[in-house]
Amino acid sequence: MHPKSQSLASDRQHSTQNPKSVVVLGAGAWGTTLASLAAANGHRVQVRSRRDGAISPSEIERADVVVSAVSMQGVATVVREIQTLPLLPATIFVTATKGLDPVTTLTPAQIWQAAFPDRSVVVLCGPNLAKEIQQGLPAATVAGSTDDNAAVAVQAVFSSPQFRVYTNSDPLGVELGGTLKNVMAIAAGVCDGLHLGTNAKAALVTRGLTEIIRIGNSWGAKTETFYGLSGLGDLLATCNSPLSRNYQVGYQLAQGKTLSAILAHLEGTAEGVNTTQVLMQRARQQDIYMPITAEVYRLLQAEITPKQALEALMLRDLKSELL
Ligand SMILES: NC(=O)c1ccc[n+]([C@@H]2O[C@H](COP(=O)([O-])OP(=O)(O)OC[C@H]3O[C@@H](n4cnc5c(N)ncnc54)[C@H](O)[C@@H]3O)[C@@H](O)[C@H]2O)c1
Ligand SMILES: O=P(O)(O)OC[C@H](O)CO
Repeated sequence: MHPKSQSLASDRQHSTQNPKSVVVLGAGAWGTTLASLAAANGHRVQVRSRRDGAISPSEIERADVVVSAVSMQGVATVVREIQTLPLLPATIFVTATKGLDPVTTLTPAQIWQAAFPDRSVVVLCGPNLAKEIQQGLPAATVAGSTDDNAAVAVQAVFSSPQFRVYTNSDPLGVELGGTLKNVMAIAAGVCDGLHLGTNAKAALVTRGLTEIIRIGNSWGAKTETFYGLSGLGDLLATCNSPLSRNYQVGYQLAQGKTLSAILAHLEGTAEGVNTTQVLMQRARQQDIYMPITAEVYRLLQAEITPKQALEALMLRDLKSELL
């Protein structure tokens, strides 16, 4: 076995004999779930909620891993707060947020890395409906980083017989897969809300993946990453489950509810609403053809009805599947 892979492999086997100090930022559905997974592996875990007020130096200065599981709206604020606090030289940042900054269009990992250029940042993304994981059902996810050792360390913190963590050296592709699928999940909810059937859903998810890869490549992500757990895997989970908040938004839009009414009663965050706006902004800037995203955008803006969105997609000029 190659010495590097041997050292990495040995890390994979000693997570529970080597308890880490883990601080989780964000006490929502996903932050509390990740905290439970790490604690079940024997790590020392602290969860910080916005309601707890400012983080004190003593709470974070000994942290081996800092996990950010706040919604996109909170990322910039949390990053600025952590920048004022003392950290161990080897502290690893994990970002589990699936969103895009509405002003800069940066991803959460890009925001964390820009704020901490000399530190390792690991993206955690995959088909991870929190409620199923909270029930103890099996799941898998991806720890993406350009720092293999950091990815393996994060893999060891969260891996268990219930939760299988893979590493990937394309963090941008891992993060974009988990983020852009939320737009397609809204469309999938519309599809089911209109009772269009399995064929239509299959076509939508397939063409949605093509759209995600098209703009993901323009961002600099690898095509093959989008066929993995954080891409196709998360797309399938989110587009086929009423547990998905983004799917629920689409489903209820198809039922004729207004977006404001849906969001007022939604449990948790549907990141796809903001992501759609930011993605359209980027697609226009880069002149990238994103037909499904464009129709979801018009639907969210209440410019068209769900039926009109469907017609717009089905009545476009005929073309090759590969374009
Ligand atoms: N719920 C899931 O199944 C799931 C799974 C994987 C990833 N995610 C992603 O994780 C992120 C969080 O999702 P969630 O389901 O936990 O949402 P949530 O709405 O349940 O929780 C969001 C949390 O972020 C916190 N927050 C927001 N702004 C903040 C700020 N400025 N400072 C501190 N905390 C702030 C909120 O207080 C809340 O605790 C999202 O990007 C989501 O896409 C969710
Ligand atoms: O509830 P959603 O739509 O944010 O999806 C939750 C997770 O991202 C699924 O992987």
